[in-house]
Amino acid sequence: MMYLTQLKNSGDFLSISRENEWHLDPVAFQLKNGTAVKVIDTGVISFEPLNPGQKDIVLSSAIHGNETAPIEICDELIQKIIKEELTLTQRVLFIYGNPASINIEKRFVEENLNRLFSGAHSGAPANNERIRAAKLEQYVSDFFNGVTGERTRAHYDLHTAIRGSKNEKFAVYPFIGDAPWKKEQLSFLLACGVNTVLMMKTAATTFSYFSSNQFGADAFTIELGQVKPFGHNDMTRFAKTKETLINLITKTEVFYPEFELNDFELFEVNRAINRTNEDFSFSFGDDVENFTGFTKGALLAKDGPIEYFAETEGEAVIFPNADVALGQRAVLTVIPLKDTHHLV
Ligand SMILES: O=C(O)CCC(=O)N[C@@H](CCC(=O)O)C(=O)O
Ligand SMILES: [Zn+2]
Repeated sequence: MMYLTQLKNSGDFLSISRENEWHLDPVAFQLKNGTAVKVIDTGVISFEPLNPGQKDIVLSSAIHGNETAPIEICDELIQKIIKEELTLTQRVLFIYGNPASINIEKRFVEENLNRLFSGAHSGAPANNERIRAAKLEQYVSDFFNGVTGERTRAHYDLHTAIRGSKNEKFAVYPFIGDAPWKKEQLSFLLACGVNTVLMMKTAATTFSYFSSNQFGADAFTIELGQVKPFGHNDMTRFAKTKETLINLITKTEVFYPEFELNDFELFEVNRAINRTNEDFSFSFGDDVENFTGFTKGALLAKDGPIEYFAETEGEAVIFPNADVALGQRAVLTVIPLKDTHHLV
């Protein structure tokens, strides 16, 4: 295999993936410490220690190619695992979602990968991102199904946001129906430096929803800061996240401080506003940060002839983006979580 020596010597799976944008021939080998390494495709590599603990962990980044900080974190972890500077106790699948979009320093090439899961990739003419989404679904499925017995499944899909944010780090808890939200997962997020969580109320075509819904994984989209080009991230801001992820994959068990509701800011989605017209605009500028609240009745957005006004005092905007494709979510609005009893 052409790249195998390079991978074993440098551990630099990121560069190899970037050099092979949409396909890489699979290969498997073993580290001296017994960990089995499987390159599954470009951007997709799994590690299985000799006697794995009971967690199956998926760590994904570069679902959006310009969100570099999570890519740098995963690059460091992968290099350290291959160089045996870190010894795993758990099975881990790393995914760089869209290597071609990393190379062009854009969110995506043709289509937003994070709207193509749970089957949304089929139905329209195929493009590279649709094909990739279908393959990623298969790889995650193979990973979770590749082991039997009592397992705990997790998928942390790491992103950075386009805008600044009043709450720098936050997570999206995908819709899990009537199931309770898990305090232990929120405590893990807090250990990562994430104290703000949005509870979704409907199904989605995101990667984290896919793993949550199809495999019962504890899955989150985690926003670690603001989008920056490679070399411009202040990595000290990600130290807690990195340390917590390292503990997760190298320890048999991790204990987090006891859950305290007061440590968190929990929100629920009030609504999603979709762009349905070419002529779509917000009433506010690009410098308005995520979690900015509006007074009741204030104009939020205009979608052609439709005007959207804040429905409640303090209704706050998340991910406002007037450039999304027609039919897609242009902004989410959130309000403080009303019922916090649904936590176990
Ligand atoms: O800042 C933005 O506008 C987008 C940041 C981002 O990529 N967020 C994810 C959230 C996915 C989710 O809702 O779980 C996305 O939009 O795909
Ligand atoms: Zn993203």
